[in-house]
This record gives sequence, structure tokens and C-alpha cells, in this order.
Amino acid sequence: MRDLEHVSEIDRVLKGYETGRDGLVSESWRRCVQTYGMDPARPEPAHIVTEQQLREHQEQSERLIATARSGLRTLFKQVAGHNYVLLLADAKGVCVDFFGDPRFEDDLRQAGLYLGSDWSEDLAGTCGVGSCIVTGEAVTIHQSDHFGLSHTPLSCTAAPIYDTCGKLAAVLDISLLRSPSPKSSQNLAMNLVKASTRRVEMANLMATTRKEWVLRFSTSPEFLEVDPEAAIALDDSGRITGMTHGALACLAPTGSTDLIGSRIDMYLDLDVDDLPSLMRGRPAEDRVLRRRDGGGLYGHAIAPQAARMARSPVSGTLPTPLRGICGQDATLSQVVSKVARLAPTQVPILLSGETGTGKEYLARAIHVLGPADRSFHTLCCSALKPEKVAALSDAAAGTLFLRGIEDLDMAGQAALLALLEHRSDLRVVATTRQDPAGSTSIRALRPELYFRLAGSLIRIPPLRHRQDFDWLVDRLLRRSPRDLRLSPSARAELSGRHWPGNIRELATLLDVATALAETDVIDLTDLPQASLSRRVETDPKQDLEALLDACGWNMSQVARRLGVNRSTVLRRMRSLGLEPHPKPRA
Ligand SMILES: Nc1ncnc2c1ncn2[C@@H]1O[C@H](COP(=O)(O)OP(=O)(O)OP(=O)(O)O)[C@@H](O)[C@H]1O
Repeated sequence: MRDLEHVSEIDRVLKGYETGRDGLVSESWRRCVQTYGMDPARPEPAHIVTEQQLREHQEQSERLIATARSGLRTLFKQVAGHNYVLLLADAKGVCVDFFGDPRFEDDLRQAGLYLGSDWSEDLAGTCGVGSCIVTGEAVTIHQSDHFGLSHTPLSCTAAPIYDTCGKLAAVLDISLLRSPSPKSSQNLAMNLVKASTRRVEMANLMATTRKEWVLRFSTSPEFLEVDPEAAIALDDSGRITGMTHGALACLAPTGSTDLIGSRIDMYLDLDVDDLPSLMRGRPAEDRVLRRRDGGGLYGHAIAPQAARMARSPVSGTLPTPLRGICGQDATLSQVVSKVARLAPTQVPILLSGETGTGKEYLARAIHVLGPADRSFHTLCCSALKPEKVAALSDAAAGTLFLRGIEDLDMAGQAALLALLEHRSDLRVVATTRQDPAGSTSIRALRPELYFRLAGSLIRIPPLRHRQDFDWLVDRLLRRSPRDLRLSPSARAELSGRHWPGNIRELATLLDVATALAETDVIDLTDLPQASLSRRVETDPKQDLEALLDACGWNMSQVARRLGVNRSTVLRRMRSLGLEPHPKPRA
């Protein structure tokens, strides 16, 4: 009787009557009859491929099966007690992996819930795997939703697994031989299967894109590191080379654009050089990504394995995390290429430079280039409590970042020494705002500690001495979702300022100017006064000489930077005993 009802319902649906079935089920029934020529009244046995064919299907999906297995085993453990079976089908619908209770093997085999069964829609009719392949969506095909009478006791929930190029690669199906009547009883199964496919895609992306950056997304900071919603892989130029299916919804929720091959800055206000700042080590709440359409989400970047293992970069081919440190500045370029060679080692590094010159920023890049999956521990040396240091004795291996070692008191020094004595797995990157050669506070450090901290000394020049000011301004402007540029006069005004707060001061000023600018061009009037210009104590001769160096001894350029005329520059030079060079220095 029930069989007759089922057949007559399919007949009515085909004639255009509304019977309350889900749209995707009615569509599939139509395909079964009109496209595949199936007859609902004729029971179809399960279609099982030969052993040889099964081997071929398994070989083609070998890598995906290997990646998926541990996730599927975990899922099976969660649902086994409720009599579910798990099938992994390939993109053609053939079951290539299977988890089920061996006690029901005969029943499962008969129902086609077994290795080698072919669940493609054109053979098996409306079913979880087949309909999922046709629609590309997660589906529940519950009992009489099935087209064929032999499948109507089953309840099948299936979700697609996409490869890293966005092509359907497999289907994960969770099925019950017998289930409670309401379809809603399968809502939990639907959530479980969707979460599992997301994780399989994530694991597959991580396994296949080892040489690229991976950027994971979450709409909540709490889940960013434990269960991200989606991820993409990026090459060095910021082009998307791989993705999980959810990335489309995260990056382009309103359009179904193909992400592969496009640049990340089409979707996010993000440059590939910014990726190191999205790595583990900063609180997830601070790793906000701004979408071009105005929305926001949280990002977690994972460095390419090749970059993490980089040994000695050929000049001009800096590892990605260091490319955002400097533009065309001769002094800083040398510093950065030295850092690139030191970074993959365990050598302690002491970074010196005025406040805001980017010492911590560089320290984080060094950390990224070290061994993978290590922690970044920060200690501020000013008023450092010995207990804070002692708390690190059980901390995970990684980088120990010491901010401002000139502020270390005796108790802090003793605690640090004790820590470093037994933690050779903590690589120290320390900073100081003073010149280690001339600083009395640094000279006062206990020598056995100093030599543990100052393996290699790296000096970061102040912003006013850098030749890549324009590059840095443009880089900082790109952080804004607006496409802003500086007018030439505003640029000249900024390049002439003293910048005692260095990059930090410049970044803050640009944030203010961006907020004030009424058009796409930041003009002189949008620039806040140089109110932060509390001049730092510097040697005027050394300062002017460094500026002359930065401008290749071009007087006019120096005059523009200082906001004075050329003759004033010449006068200052003479009064400080500096002679104009006959030709510009390199
Ligand atoms: N290359 C860079 N690109 C973009 N932003 C940068 C860069 N270098 C530094 N910054 C930004 O400038 C600010 C100051 O950098 P950072 O905190 O690393 O300076 P610092 O030298 O450690 O300062 P302090 O000695 O005061 O602690 C930060 O907001 C940082 O994100």
C-alpha cells in the first residue's frame, strides 16, 4: 500500500502537483523519470562495482581518503552508538571508504551502505550521495524522499567535499538503516556531516599547500584557531591558489565569484606583506580583517613551510614575512637580509632602535621564520616581576620576546638568567631603545645575561633616516578600506617631519588623516599638526648627515624634507662642518 502511495506521489509531482516535498527532492524525482528513464514501481537492487573497479576508484581518491580518514573515524565514534554508518563516496558516487558496525554487515551490504556501492543519481535515483553530487549542496534524503522503493527505509544525510580548486571531489554520507519518522530528526546529523566535511577540506588544503601562506577565517575570535570556518592558500604575490568551499561565503558573500587566481586585495583590505601580523601570537580579537564590502571577520595566517625552513636567501629573494619590512632603503635592506639569514637559526638577536621603529614587528617576522608551530612569549622588562619570568618555565618552546632590556632591574635579570639556564628551547629576541654601544643601562647588565641576549646586534634606523618613506606611507595607507592617496604637498610635508615616534607616529597620523579626508586625496589641510613632534635627543650633525645620506646628498631633496630652502640646508651643513659631496652617494 505504502509502495503504491509512493509511486502515485511521484506521478503527481511529475504532473506539477505540490505534495509538500522539498524542492530539491521533487527536482530529483523529475530527473529520475525524465532524464534517466527510471520507473519508481520497479525496485532497483543496490549497484555494486567490481573489486577491480573499486580499487581504481580508491586509487584515484587515495590522498583524499588518507586525509579524511582520521576525521571520519572521530565522527564515526560520535555516531556509532546511534547505528549510523559513514560512507565516503568519490565524485562519481562510488563508496570508496566505509565505517559501519560489522554486526549489521549483511543488512548494510544489501542496502548498498557498503564499499563499492554506486550511489550516483542516474543509477540509484534520488539518494543522499547522488543528490548531493548533482546539487553540490548538503542534503538529507529521508525515507520516502528516496526515489527507488528499495531505499525508502533509509535516511541519508550527505555533504560535499570540495578540492582546493573548488571542484567537487567527494561526498560524505551518514546514513541510518532505520530512522525515526520526522525528517527533522536528522538535523543533528546534518550539522555533524557539514562540520566534518569542513575539517576534511581544511586538512586537505593544509596538506597540499605547504609552500604557500594559508589564511583561515572565522566570524568569531573564539573559534578562529580551534575551528575556523574556511581557509584560502595564497602565493607570494597575494593570489589565491587554493580554498576550502566556505571561503566563498566568507570573502564574497553576495557574489558567486571564482576565487582561484584572483588577488586577495579584491576581497579584503589586506596585503600579502601583512600576513605575518595575523599569525598566532597576537590575540585573535586583534586579527580583524576588513572585507571590501564593509563586513569584518577574523584571520589566522599560517606561514609557508618553505619560508619557515628558509636557510640562506639569495639577495633579492627575501622570505615573504620580511618583505613588508622595508622598501628601497639601502641600510635597512642590508639589515633585513642579515635578519633573513639569522632568523631560521636559534641565535639570540638584540634589536635596537628608537621607539616605534618596528622592532617588535621585525621580531614577529623572525619568529615566523623559525620552526613551525612555536609560541611567541612576550615579557616587558620594565618593572618585570620575577614570578612572571618563572611562569614561563613550563611554557611551550618558541620565541621569548624581551621588550626594552635596558629597563631590567637586578631581580628581573636574576629571574631571566635562571629561566634561560634550563630553557634552551626558548630563542631570545630582545629589544632596546638605546644604542647598546653607548647605553650605561645596557652596560650595567650582568655580562652572563648580556651575552645570552646579544648574540647578534641589529640596528633599525629611525624613520627620518629612511629612504623608503614613500613606500612606507603607501603601505600604511593600504590598511584603509578607502582607496586613498596623498597629495604631493601633503607627501612633501610628511617626508620633512622629524617623526620622533617613527612608524607608530606615522601610522597614527595617517589613521587620523584618513578619517578626516573628505575626498580620496589626503591634502595638507587633512594632516594633523606635528603635535607629537617632541624632539628626541639626537646629535644634529649625525642627524643631518644621515638625512643627506638618505637623500643621496641631493640638497633640494633634503630642503624639501626639512621644509626649508636649499640655502638654509647649505648654511646648516657649513655650521656643522659638513661639506657638500661633489656627486651623490650611492
Ligand atoms: N614594516 C611595517 N609595516 C607596517 N607597520 C609597521 C611596520 N613596522 C612597524 N609597524 C607598525 O608600527 C608600530 C610600531 O611598531 P613596533 O611596535 O614594532 O615598534 P617598536 O620599535 O617595537 O616600538 P617600542 O620600542 O616603542 O616598543 C606598530 O603599530 C607596527 O604594527
